[in-house]
Amino acid sequence: MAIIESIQTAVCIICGVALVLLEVGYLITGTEKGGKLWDDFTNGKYYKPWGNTWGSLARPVVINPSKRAMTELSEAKALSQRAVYADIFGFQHTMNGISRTEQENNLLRTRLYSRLLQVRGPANLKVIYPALQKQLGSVLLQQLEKGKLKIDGSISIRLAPTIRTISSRLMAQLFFGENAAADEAFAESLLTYSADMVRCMAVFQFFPRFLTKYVHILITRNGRAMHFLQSRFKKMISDNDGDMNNTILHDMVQLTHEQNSQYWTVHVISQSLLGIWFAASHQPWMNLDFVLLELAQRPEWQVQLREEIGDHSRLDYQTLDNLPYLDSFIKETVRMNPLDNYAIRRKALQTYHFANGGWLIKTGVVACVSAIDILRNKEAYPDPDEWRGDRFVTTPAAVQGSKFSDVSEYFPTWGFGALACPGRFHAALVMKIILAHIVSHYEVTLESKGRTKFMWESFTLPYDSTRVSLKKVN
Ligand code: HEM
Repeated sequence: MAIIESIQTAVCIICGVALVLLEVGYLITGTEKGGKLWDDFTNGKYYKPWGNTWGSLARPVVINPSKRAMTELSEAKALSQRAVYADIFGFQHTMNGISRTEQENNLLRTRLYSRLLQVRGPANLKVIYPALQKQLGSVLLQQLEKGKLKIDGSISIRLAPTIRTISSRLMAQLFFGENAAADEAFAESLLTYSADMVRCMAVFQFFPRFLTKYVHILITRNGRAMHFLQSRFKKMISDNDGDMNNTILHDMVQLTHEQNSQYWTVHVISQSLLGIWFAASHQPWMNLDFVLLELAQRPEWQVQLREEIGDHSRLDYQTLDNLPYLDSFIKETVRMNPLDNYAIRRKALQTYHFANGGWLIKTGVVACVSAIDILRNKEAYPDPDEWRGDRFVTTPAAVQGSKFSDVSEYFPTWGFGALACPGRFHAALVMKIILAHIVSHYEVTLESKGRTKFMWESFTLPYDSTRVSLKKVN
């Protein structure tokens, strides 16, 4: 035992020193000049010495994805969704002291999130849409100014950072309103906070729990972005002025007042906002990155989508949301490129036996379904390994006519049952509005040769260094 502890301590010290060196390397070289190790670090690819059997991400139990089992997996009280994410992201550090007792209030939160995002969301999206279009035009131009102008007049950009920034700005507008989203320091902290969370997720895995507090301090510069955001959120919650009408923050304040529960203090509201912000900020841009990569390699689809969109200046919210080929293109790309090989991850808070003598999930073990198996199911998806952009419009199968934002047993991207992602309408809008704008105004070409994404754990993530060029459509 003592030997194992000494080895772990030694490895921790080595990793700690490595992190410090990497941090120094960052300051000296900047992100683009470092060596291979540095490239992997900045692209989010980390060494994971303890494999799948050590730490919080122990190998999960994969259950058979019938509709009934998926509902049970999603909703059984003994199986916790938040415990999974608390482990992966180290919530007690990254959510500024969120505690175990928070779990008792899960139902309160889930109900509120559902009303906030699924019930009120779509109506707000319709109202904010014109301002979002305007903001998108100017943020995209700002980003293109940072690209490299080429001889043929096209502009070369690094896809992931560009899409991450644009998507974050639009999402910030939906959350906090136009003025806040345009505030550089605030916008930068929103980006940094999400990046910090992802780094912590990766690095926490090769440190024992008692050291994660210090690792968090090191990686996040003592939670600088998190603390900055929380104090801004608190001020915005108290001010809650007219500029924020129809935003998530505005509705959150209103709904928590209506619930009239002692639970919703300003601190808890701001902490919840951090959580929703993180949920909202990383997946849309990563999925959109894959969609644009697919688009960049399919000029014929660029023409088809441009034709479907028609006059972009007249594109309203309703029309955008109901373009069948654009929706199908996104959904098919997400089907073929799931960010996570697993879905509906739940951690057993106590030993749980599925109904009808099904799986036994011991306390502390994670159960889930295989997203890959579901998304490549031959019945729902004939020729499942083939990418077909029009699959959801034309292929006769159970999924024909289904939309990207639909929750279904054939599409676990949003989860399933009562806990399925309540923010999917916001995600779909942000992805569609950016895709429609880019394809209407630019021809997109993939410049980088070789890998554009990498696997880490069960996750597939985009490389930061992949470049595409955008050339104005005649
Ligand atoms: C493509 C983008 C997105 C994907 C793929 C996605 C997917 C998911 C998934 C799989 C879950 C967990 C479901 C479960 O475990 O059963 C989830 C939860 C959640 N998502 Fe999303 N999400 C996306 C974007 C968003 C956005 C934009 C928002 C907010 C505007 C959001 C808000 C949330 C919240 C609040 C939860 C937790 C719900 C709860 O705790 O009850 N998500 N999302």
